[in-house]
Amino acid sequence: KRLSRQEDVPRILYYVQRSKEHHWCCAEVTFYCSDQLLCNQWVQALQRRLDLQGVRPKNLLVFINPFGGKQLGKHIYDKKVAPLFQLASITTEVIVTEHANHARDHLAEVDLRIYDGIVCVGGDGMFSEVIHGLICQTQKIAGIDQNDPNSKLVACSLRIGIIPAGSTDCICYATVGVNDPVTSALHIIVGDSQPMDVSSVHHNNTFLKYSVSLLGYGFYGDVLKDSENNRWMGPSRYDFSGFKTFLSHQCYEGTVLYLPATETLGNPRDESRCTAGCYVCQYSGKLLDLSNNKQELKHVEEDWKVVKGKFLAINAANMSCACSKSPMGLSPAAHLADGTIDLILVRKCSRFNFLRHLIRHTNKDDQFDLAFVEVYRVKQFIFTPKYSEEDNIDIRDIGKNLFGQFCSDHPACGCSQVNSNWNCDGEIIEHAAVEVRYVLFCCLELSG
Ligand SMILES: Nc1ncnc2c1ncn2[C@@H]1O[C@H](COP(=O)(O)OP(=O)(O)OP(=O)(O)O)[C@@H](O)[C@H]1O
Ligand SMILES: CCCCCCCCCCCCC/C=C/[C@@H](O)[C@H](CO)NC(=O)CCCCC
Ligand SMILES: [Ca+2]
Repeated sequence: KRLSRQEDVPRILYYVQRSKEHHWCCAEVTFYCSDQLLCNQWVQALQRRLDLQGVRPKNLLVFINPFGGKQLGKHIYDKKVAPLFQLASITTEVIVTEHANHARDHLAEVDLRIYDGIVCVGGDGMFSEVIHGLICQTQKIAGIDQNDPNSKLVACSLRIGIIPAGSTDCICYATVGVNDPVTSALHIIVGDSQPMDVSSVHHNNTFLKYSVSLLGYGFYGDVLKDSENNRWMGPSRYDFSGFKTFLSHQCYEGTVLYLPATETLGNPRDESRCTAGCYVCQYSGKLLDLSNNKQELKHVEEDWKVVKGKFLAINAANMSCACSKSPMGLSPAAHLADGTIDLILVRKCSRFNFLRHLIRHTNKDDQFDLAFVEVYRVKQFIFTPKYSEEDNIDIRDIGKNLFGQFCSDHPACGCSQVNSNWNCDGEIIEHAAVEVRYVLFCCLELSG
């Protein structure tokens, strides 16, 4: 770099610069050179070096949810992301979604071979749509029956990037460390990647959904159900419904069967955290490859553990589920790609104790260090509600029929179901009885 002279041609080199706490920004340096030939040689040499890297995407399919979060998805993409993609010579096909499941249905059918990756501008629900479209198309082509819980799924070859524009953005937060659109766009441009665990959810041998972040029954299921009626509030719908659900203090009875993850490294109570190049994930990845190539490990009945009771919440975290409300997440030591799920059981307790548990998500105190909370690292679990789904009738009838009085677990609060529903990455699953298992590492994420 030298000082400009009138006749020198300026050339700007853009580069990624780390700024505060996981944030990345785009910085630039201007070069001046009076020798045109030399200048072009430099530009071509740099271009060749970039092309050699191979991991940088050249053509992306972008979905924008204009209604996610604060409804700023389109604005965020146009103002902050598209100019960066243009600078990086990335071509894009942009689809602004017109209805829910638009992205999922498009991805399930479209020829994906021309793209180097998919980008979704939105929240966890949009990411969920994209993985469903990709995984479903991949299994269809491979002739895999997704309804069979024992099917070995085929991994998708395309990577997915998230530009955060949702309400929770926990997948972005847990992978990148922050929900900043510019940081995510830069991770996508340089071709960063991060594998992620995906779990499948079945009900009576019928496939329901895949989950990447949280599967929550009870508290998080009820918060989501209530919040769907208040979408117009934007992200604050979760605060409003969270408060209402906390006051209702409903607990739900049932049986959890789980298969502990004994072969993998790590424990949900570990002090260490999953970060880039995580040793636990690498070790577990190799182990899973081995068990896939060899004969499937057969689990005998004694391997399964049983927990029965009344629960305020049953949470299955594939990853930490860190977000702005809970910077460490629901399960701070969970791993992004270790093939396991952290199963958190919050038993019936007083409102005060449940509040203590919730508040610990927001600070550094241990939310598992409470007598009514249990946490297990599992490969698979099955939840069976006490009352079958056909019986999911008004609690007042059960109260009258079974006990001749109202059930003490369900105070007259207007919310009268004996069963909750599952919150699957922010989407509602109406069934209470589910069978959940780790199924595959998701298509590498661009913004890892
Ligand atoms: N054009 C659209 N109109 C209505 N709904 C849409 C549209 N496009 C996508 N959706 C749906 O909107 C839902 C929510 O989207 P998204 O996840 O982007 O935002 P959010 O729910 O506010 O954020 P988060 O999931 O992080 O809490 C998703 O279930 C998605 O299927
Ligand atoms: C007195 C203070 C108590 C504060 C308690 C805060 C506890 C926050 C834990 C947050 C855990 C988020 C888990 C992520 C779930 C996402 O897959 C899902 C889709 O985006 N979001 C929600 O369901 C939204 C869930 C929102 C819950 C409030
Ligand atoms: Ca995991």
